[in-house]
Amino acid sequence: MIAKVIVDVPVKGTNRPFDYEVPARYVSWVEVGSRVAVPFGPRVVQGFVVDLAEEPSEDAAGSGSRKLKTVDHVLDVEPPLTPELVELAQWMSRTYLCHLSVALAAMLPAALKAKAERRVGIGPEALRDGGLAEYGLMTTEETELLEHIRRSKGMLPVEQLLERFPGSEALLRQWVRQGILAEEQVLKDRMNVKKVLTVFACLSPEEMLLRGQELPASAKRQRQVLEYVADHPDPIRLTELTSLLDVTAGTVKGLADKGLVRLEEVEVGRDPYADRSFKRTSPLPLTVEQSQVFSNICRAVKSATHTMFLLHGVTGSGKTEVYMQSIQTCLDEGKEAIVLVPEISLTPQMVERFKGRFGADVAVLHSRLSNGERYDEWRKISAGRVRVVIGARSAAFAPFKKLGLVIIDEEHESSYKQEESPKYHAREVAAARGRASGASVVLGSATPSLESWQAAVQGKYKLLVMAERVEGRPLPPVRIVDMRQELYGGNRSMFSKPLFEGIKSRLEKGEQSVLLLNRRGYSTFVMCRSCGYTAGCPHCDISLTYHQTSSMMRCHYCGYTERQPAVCPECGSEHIRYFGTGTQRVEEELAKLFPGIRVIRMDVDTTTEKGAHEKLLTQFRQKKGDVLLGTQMVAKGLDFPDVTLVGVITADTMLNLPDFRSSERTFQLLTQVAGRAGRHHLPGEVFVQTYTPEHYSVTAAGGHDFHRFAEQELEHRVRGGYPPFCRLILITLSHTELALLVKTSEAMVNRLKALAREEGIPGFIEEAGGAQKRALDVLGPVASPIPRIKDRYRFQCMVKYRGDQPASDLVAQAVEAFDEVCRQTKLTISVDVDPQVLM
Ligand SMILES: Nc1ncnc2c1ncn2[C@@H]1O[C@H](COP(=O)(O)OP(=O)(O)OP(=O)(O)O)[C@@H](O)[C@H]1O
Ligand SMILES: [Zn+2]
Ligand SMILES: [Zn+2]
Repeated sequence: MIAKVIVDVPVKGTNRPFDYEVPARYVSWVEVGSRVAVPFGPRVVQGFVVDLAEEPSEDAAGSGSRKLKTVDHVLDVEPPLTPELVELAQWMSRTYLCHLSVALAAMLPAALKAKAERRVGIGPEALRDGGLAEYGLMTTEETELLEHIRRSKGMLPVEQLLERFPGSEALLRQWVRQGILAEEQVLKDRMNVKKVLTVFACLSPEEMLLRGQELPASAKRQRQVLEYVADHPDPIRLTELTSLLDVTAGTVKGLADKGLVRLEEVEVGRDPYADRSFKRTSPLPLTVEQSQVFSNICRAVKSATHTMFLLHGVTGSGKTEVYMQSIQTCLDEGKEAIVLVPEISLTPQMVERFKGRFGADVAVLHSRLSNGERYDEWRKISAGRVRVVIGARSAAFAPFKKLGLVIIDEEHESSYKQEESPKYHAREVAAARGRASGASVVLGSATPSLESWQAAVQGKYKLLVMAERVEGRPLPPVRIVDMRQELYGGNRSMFSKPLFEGIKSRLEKGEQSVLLLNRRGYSTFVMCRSCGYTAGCPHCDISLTYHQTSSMMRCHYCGYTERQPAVCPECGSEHIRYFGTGTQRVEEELAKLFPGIRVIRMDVDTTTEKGAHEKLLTQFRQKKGDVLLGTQMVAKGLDFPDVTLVGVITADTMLNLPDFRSSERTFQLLTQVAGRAGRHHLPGEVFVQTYTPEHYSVTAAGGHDFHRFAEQELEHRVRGGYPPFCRLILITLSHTELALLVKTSEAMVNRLKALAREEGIPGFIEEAGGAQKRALDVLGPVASPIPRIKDRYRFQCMVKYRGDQPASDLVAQAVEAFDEVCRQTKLTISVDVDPQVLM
């Protein structure tokens, strides 16, 4: 049998399967989706089986005159990937122009990345009579090392030997060459399943007691153990048993040697939620709107017809309840379900709601898990021990075999797009899985992305609507406060009069407030007040970020670090300093305005530690804070009954970013954060402070009016020729030499245009005509918004294309044409299909 293997070595020339002979002993074991160790050049590497065949293909590597190489060993008992996922990886590789091995590896937890381990043992020369003598006398150290290897009888990991005999690397190498040592390479996973020694009873309790009495009087301890095990026949961990009875492990091993008990390594899961119990909840009776949505989803799930639903439900309309009941239907059909939520809203509250409904049937995958925990959660899915998974983006790859439903909550979130290769969008991945498996996909949001909205308008997605909050609770009234007026009125504080009064009255009533500072860490740089100089990275065109704990300035892109200057390097002024993050300054001002106020601040500074995010939210829920103050993090998915005020300090900071999605992001953020107020019995109120109160993203958010926003924004997008009316592929080139970079970037654009013309892309017009009329347009090259990172200049070009005909193939061809240039000059080209960030 021949296995077609994608080797996990993502370099040029390996983006295709290689043929390997499967040895007879593995024939029944190797399947599509198996992970195998295969020889590749001088090394043994990890690979994925993507196909099986009887005969090697004609052009296969190693076929013809050369002998086929053989699969070295199989890495897992069960294949970690399913044939469906292998297919999906192929689709990803084509769609997002990434290496197939990168797509395959992205589907597995990091723990399943095997790495080669070198081992040595005694070789033929050392065994030959007088063999060693020929190599002359050895020093004591050398003799000791060789003795150590000889005594261990098997193969020893080189790494382990070097720990014990530091500096012997060269010697080991020499001995391997001389045949004194034999060498082998094996692939080992970085992470192993956690196993503990467990004691099992081998005989019936009666027999055990009998045998206990036969033991000599001196074996008092052993008898004690036997009696205990006879009384408690369930398997028990060795450590637990020894500490319980205060005996040594040796005592128990003695019994095992006599065949009375059995010691075995048993796999234990690292369950991050093991010490938590979740209150079980039952389905709520649905509202009229909820049940309409629910029955639509059920119909698709029951008939296993793949449907893409867009659920537009206002904040607090009870989308989560609909998700859960739909999932229940899916489980009742014997199928499995995936729930995707943005990383940031994968809060304990969200987990609790699903664990509370589905109990041990739920696995949770998020980035705050350790590699080991993540691996164990993943194994629960892979082994079919759970039927629901809730997780961030990568949970879209959960290795379910009977997928029935995928839910994507807050589908508009840009974090569903992965920024590094493979640069996939979870929404598209879910759709592709749905097409392959018949599963339906529900995209839920109070503020759908315009891409999804347009798809619903065109009938590609089925639109479901929930326009009311449950139990007729009103959406909170939003008051837009013009900060220019405040300034004219003499108020220089960052709090307007109405917001100040609002917070004050909440403090008096013992209710809670959420305050949002709409900023993405732009204010953490060091600036000179006299001349405006800001400290920038010498290797990247970006400001350095100030870190308060160490008073160092650091570059986020390359890690360059320097101390904060005492005087301005430009003008010599001493007024150069760090002016505090936005949130810190808001916190200080709050303390000044409301003495004794308890502020819980949630931003990058306060949430770096593991579990910090969770801790702060719990504190807030337990009412240990009057105000929850933070960045974007406070806007998503929180549901606190006593929050009756939401304040946005400055609504428009994002509007000025050079990104065609900036209005959309502003509208989404304002609407989402406004939705945190008055979700339960107490009515809520929202204040949005802004310098551009007339902007439609602000006014539409003020009226909770998605439709008005969408209408206006779509008009802008049509005129500008932006998604959803076209699709984009961003190609970024980078090199240390500007001249070469510019030249190559221009050549790239020309190449793309030529290819489009050659392929006769319908209606491709090079120069004339409006953008909308063109089926494919190549823009650029221009310098990237961040023009230099790590001393490499960056240029970008953009392919805009219309219609359903994907342009990926064309871009792939163009990029391939530059393979040789890239190899020779170390120029890099990266491609981002459907980019979310245009940096
Ligand atoms: N049918 C129902 N009857 C009573 N209460 C309900 C019902 N459905 C949902 N709820 C409650 O309404 C509140 C809001 O629901 P939920 O959090 O699911 O809204 P959502 O649409 O997901 O909101 P958001 O988009 O703001 O996160 C929750 O406290 C939930 O328990
Ligand atoms: Zn200065
Ligand atoms: Zn830098």
